[in-house]
Amino acid sequence: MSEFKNGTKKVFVGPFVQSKTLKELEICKDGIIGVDEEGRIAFVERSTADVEAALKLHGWEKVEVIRLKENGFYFPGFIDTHIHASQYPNAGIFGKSTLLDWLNTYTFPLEASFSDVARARAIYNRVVSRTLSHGTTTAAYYATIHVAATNLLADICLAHGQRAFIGRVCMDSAIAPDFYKDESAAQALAATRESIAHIRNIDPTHAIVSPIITPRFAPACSPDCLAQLGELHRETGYPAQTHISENMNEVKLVGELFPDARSYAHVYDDAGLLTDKMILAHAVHLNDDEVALVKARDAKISHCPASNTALTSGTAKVRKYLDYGIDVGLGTDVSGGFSPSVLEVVKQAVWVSRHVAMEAGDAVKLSTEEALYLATRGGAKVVGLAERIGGFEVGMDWDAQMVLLNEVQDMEGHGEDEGPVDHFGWESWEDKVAKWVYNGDDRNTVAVWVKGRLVHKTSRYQS
Ligand SMILES: Nc1nc2[nH]cnc2c(=O)[nH]1
Ligand SMILES: [Zn+2]
Repeated sequence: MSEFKNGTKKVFVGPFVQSKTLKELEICKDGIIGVDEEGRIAFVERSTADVEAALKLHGWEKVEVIRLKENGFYFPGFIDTHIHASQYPNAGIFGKSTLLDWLNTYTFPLEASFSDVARARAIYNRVVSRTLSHGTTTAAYYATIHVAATNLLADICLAHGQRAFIGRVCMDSAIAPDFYKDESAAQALAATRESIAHIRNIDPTHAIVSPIITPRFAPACSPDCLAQLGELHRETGYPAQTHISENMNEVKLVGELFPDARSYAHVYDDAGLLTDKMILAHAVHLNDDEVALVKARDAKISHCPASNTALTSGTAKVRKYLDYGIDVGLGTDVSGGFSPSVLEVVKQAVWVSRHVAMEAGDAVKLSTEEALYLATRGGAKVVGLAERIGGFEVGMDWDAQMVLLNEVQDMEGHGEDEGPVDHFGWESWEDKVAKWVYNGDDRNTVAVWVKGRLVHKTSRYQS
């Protein structure tokens, strides 16, 4: 199976909402969006509910028409720029740990168990269907060190139709536990190349799944391993992902392990890994010198507020990064983060920014609009797909979710099949979106498409 074909043209009729800029949402009450056989947006009409007229205008016949019949809107699919698929069974399990003991207590033992491919299959099937149900149309996944299980994750994403970056995790240093580590830098490289070859084989154009080079983080990798992965990054042009400056003990450890490096960010730069195709997760404790370097290299940041709070890592200075012009997206960081939902992370990003604002002043607060931008257009920049996903523009792929709110008709009670957002009918469109963000969940995401293919639906979806 390689290039993914959709068959028929589709027309999506109804309101849509998307980010126009960091600060501004577009709310279109009468939308008609035409999606071609390849799953690409062919036209966007903003001021007519007349489907026949729109079809005629574009010379389209024999199309599938999908209408939003209830109260709701289409929204771009979410982009999770940092998630550990292998850690999903631990979502919500973190106790009072902080990063380094959390890794040893909860994370490495779970990841080590992915030598069992049957277990990996069950978990990966579940995490992909679960994230799709929350509207995640693109995910940058960390798998484990196991090539067979990593390749299986790629197969599963392709089969479910979730756009994904698949990272075989590299960790060969002395701090990696004996029961879960690469034998050497050479072995980490060979295993990474094996996964790349598999993903190239199942999806040669990377229409849906792509490899991503994944040194776990500097302390888990030898300098040789980092340098060789940097060379592979240069040679193949494939993106890379890692963690940076999440926790103060980790930063201290990096200073001890890499005494010649000017900073944590310089460790990656020295290895040729700090490029415009590198996704840096967390970036909580970067100093000014490092922020300037990240900007100079145009490296990307995945902001993971739920995880940063759960593991008491700190509060990332997102406003500063945005003011610097650094591209920022959101990451669930399951299972440092407890939820596989990017909508939850949108809320968490707003919440954490308010805690930062209590010290630093109102200017650092993120608005709802800004957090939704980070979840879509910002994420698209972070994964290098800004031209393809994150919004509803002609030429982009139709990666979208249908969001429904409940129309309250009977004040006495509520139906079992309804989602958690009650819409009374007098709310403005801005209020509707805010109610979805702060009260909504996966029950409101009734259908999800990737590249025009319907990849998830609930019983409330009727086209
Ligand atoms: N949050 C988080 N940080 C890390 N740093 C190195 N590995 C990990 C991981 O699995 N999760
Ligand atoms: Zn992580």
